[in-house]
Amino acid sequence: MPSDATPPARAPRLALIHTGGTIASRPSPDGRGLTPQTPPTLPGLEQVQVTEAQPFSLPSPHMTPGHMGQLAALIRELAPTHDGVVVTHGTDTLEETAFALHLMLDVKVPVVLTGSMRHAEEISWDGPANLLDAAHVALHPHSPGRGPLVVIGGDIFDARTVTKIHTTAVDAFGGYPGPIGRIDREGHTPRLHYFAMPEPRATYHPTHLRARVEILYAYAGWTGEGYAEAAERADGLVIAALGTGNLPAELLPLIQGTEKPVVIATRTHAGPVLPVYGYAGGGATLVEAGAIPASFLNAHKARLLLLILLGQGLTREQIQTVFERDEF
Ligand SMILES: NC(=O)C[C@H](N)C(=O)O
Repeated sequence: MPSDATPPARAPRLALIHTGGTIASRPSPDGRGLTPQTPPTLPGLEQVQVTEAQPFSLPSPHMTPGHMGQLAALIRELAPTHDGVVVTHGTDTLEETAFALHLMLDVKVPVVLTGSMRHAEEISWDGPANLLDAAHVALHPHSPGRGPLVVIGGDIFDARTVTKIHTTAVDAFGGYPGPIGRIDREGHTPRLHYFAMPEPRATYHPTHLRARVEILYAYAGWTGEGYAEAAERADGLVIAALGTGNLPAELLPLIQGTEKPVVIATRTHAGPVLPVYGYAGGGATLVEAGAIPASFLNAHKARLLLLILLGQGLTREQIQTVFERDEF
C-alpha cells in the first residue's frame, strides 16, 4: 500500500437509546388508549453505524430520578465507543431528564433527546423527522461541548432553558430565550446552525438520587396549606412562587422556621427570581429568612438540581452557593 494512502473514513457511530413516550406509542389493542409499544426506526441514515438500546419503555410521566440515573450510566458506558448519542423520550418530562443528564454527565460526545407529539398511526406523525434531525445534530462537529440538547421540530434547545410549552402542538417546546440552534434539510442534506458558542458547565456526581424534594405551587390567597407537612417529610422544598419570587405574608414565618433548604422558583414562565420586594413575603424577606433563589430555573428543574446536590451530600450553604453562582 502506498505510504500516503489515507484509510477510508470510518462510518460515524451513533448510539440510539429508546425510553418510550409517544414516539414509541400506538393505540393499545384493548382500546385503553395510547401506550408505548414499538420504538421508532431511524430513517435514511445508511452510512451511519447504529447501536440500539432500550433500558425501559415508559410513558414519560412514569420517569423517576432513578431512571434518569440509569440512563446517565448507560450513556457513560456507550459514549466512549460512539460519536453521538440520541435518546428518544416522552415529551411530558423530557426537559427534566435532559436537565438531570446536563447536571450529571460529562461525556465528550453530544447527547440529544427527542420525542414526538403525534403517534405512528396519526397522519401528522412527527417521530421520523425529529429522530433524523436528532441523529444529525448528535453527529455534527459543532455539537460537542454544549451539554445534552433537545431537538424538536427543527429547533435545538439547551437542557437548562428548554420547557414544554404546549400540550398538543407539534412545536411543543420553547423556553426563554429560545432555541440555541436550528436544523433544516436542503433535499437530503442537513443544514445546521448554532447561534452561540459552547459554554463551560459544572457537573455533579451524586451517590444517590433518593433525596425527597417536594414542590409547592403558590397562588393568591395561599396561607401555607401543605407547607408544614411537606417541610416535615421532605429533605428540601422548592416553591413555585409569584413573579420575581414573592409569597403571601403567611409563608414568611413558616420559611423562617425551616432548617432544610427551601428554594424559591417562580411560576411565571420566564425571567429570574430576584429578591427585590421588602413587604412580608416579598423576595427580599424570604432570602433574609434563609430561602435560596432558583435564578432562572423553573421549579421542576430547581427540584432536580436540589435533589442531585443533596445526593452529593452538599450542605445548605454549599447548595446556596451553587444556585447563587448559576453553577449548573
Ligand atoms: N408526546 C408525548 O410523548 C407525551 C406522552 N404522554 C409522554 O410524555 O410519554
